[in-house]
Amino acid sequence: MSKKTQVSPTLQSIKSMPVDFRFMGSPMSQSSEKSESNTGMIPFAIPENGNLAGEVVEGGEDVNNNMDQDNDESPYSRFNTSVEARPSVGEEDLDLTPPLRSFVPSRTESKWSDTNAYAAKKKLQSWFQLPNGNWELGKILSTSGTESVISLLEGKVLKVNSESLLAANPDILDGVDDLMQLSYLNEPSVLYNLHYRYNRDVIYTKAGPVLVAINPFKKVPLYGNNYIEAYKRKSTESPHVYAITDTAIREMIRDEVNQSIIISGESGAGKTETAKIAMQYLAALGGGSGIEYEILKTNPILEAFGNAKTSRNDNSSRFVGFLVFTLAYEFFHGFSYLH
Ligand SMILES: Nc1ncnc2c1ncn2[C@@H]1O[C@H](COP(=O)(O)OP(=O)(O)OP(=O)(O)O)[C@@H](O)[C@H]1O
Repeated sequence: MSKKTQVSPTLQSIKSMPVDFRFMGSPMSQSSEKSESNTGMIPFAIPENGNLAGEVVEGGEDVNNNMDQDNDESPYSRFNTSVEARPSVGEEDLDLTPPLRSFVPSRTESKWSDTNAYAAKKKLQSWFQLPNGNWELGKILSTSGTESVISLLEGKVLKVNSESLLAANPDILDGVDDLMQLSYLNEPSVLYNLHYRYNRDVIYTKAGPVLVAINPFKKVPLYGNNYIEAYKRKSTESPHVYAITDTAIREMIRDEVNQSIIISGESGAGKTETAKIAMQYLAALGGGSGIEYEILKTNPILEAFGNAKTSRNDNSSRFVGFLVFTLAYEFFHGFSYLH
């Protein structure tokens, strides 16, 4: 638990973000759309203040109302019960009202409940979703029947439906490179892991073959010749756009099959920047003799004519980029930019 205190264990649920959720203080703060996730690379937008959740939501006036509305759609919201601040955890102090709502688990939920029963038995840490949609880490103090008593970090003790708890991963898995390494792959665990890494300027995380990128909205020391060299020599395995690009190029050469990198995300998430980072790596792979960098330098011209300031992104691409790179064996012959 000590390690977990380095990062706030309160996480904002993606599912329960209100329709008009906005990241406070970010260039995207005027409006919002829900993130789309696809295969390939998925950039996430993060507020400048670094909050994946929690206080971001609390800043909004109608956030709680919206949360409540959205929570109705959340698969977890129906499990929530009352929250009370309690100084002691004795059984006699526990208020057993209001009654918990009954819940008939679906097939998928039954699978989770098996995990929850195990977590309860072992008194492991569990995630609990508060009525406002935030996730909080708690320790299961006792379980009887379908009810569990959990203690949250700030001393709150809650009596909740055991089915509402999602198992948390052991501290040793904090910040793993690949989300697939998590023992419990649930929404709060994924958010926690991404947040943990993001707090350390590690904005890339793998989710199996997919790379998740969190927009840092600041310079992060992850790019440049030293990094490019390290990925070329394969002396690092940290998830990175360079690694994805390197794999694409090598598999294209090995299998003689065209490769595509799909970069998906909401406006302002960092798709254009990610594409440029990939192009930078491709140019370096080509030997960096000159023409590749000349082509890269055309980007500002394209952006000058094709980009515009929007409520979500000061430099929003107003055209669809479709980059075709033509390579012959290990030599980079050039690329065309269709839009
Ligand atoms: N890897 C990064 N490092 C630092 N800043 C970044 C990074 N990625 C994105 N940003 C910041 O986020 C801003 C928005 O990114 P970008 O224009 O790439 O978003 P987008 O997803 O292409 O948006 P749109 O769909 O509106 O064109 C950039 O102008 C930059 O300030």
